[in-house]
Amino acid sequence: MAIAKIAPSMLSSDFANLASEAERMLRLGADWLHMDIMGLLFGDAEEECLLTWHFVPNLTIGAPVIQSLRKHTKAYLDCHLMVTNPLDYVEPFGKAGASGFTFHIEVTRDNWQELIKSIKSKGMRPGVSLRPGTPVEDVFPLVEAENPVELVLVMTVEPGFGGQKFMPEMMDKVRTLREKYPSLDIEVDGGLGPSTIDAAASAGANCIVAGSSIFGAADPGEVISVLRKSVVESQNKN
Ligand SMILES: O=C(CO)[C@H](O)[C@H](O)COP(=O)(O)O
Repeated sequence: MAIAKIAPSMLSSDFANLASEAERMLRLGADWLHMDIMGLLFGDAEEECLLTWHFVPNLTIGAPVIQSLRKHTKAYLDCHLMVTNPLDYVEPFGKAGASGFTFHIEVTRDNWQELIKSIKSKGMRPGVSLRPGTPVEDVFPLVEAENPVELVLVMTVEPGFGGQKFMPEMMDKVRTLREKYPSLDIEVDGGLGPSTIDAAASAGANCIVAGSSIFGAADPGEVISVLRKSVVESQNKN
């Protein structure tokens, strides 16, 4: 069975106090720390993303920040790279101390095999993510490969910003993945919190990324525990 992992999205933390925010989340029960690595610009259309050499309309953090944070924590740093050229970042993120390296299928159609190999060679766990408009079938070959990804991240908002509305229609992708791959780590990201977790957990997600619902709560530890309880209870039912 895939183990429940609750991963606060550090995108919603106070970046000026990243180390203490990380320590606070771990103390409150977080399993992983989710790090959103965003390149520049945008484009709904994949062609536009490639032409402009950017992936989402925001800029966040890079390998130097991961390296700094690594000096303060031994935690699993679950890095989600929203960039158009992930291969360029494998070496720097490996050196910086990233634990997981999740790239996007939309920009790696031609080189995912090389990418997975390279991620593993740097001691990181490879994952693949898909935007809401990308069919789930696109990631099957990466899970079934001889050298496979170990996590699939189903985006439940259009990547780029925290605080957006959860897209319940993405749960069909999660259900399909869970039926096909019983022990795969299936992660969901975007709009997760106490009011949406049951949908994700019952569909079969076991890794839960949540930013604003945790950092914006009066009692973030209680939110972490509600998220975990929902995943564990759903798993026990099945
Ligand atoms: O990847 C992301 C945005 O691209 C964030 O991790 C995600 O949106 C989490 O934030 P929130 O829980 O506030 O929706």
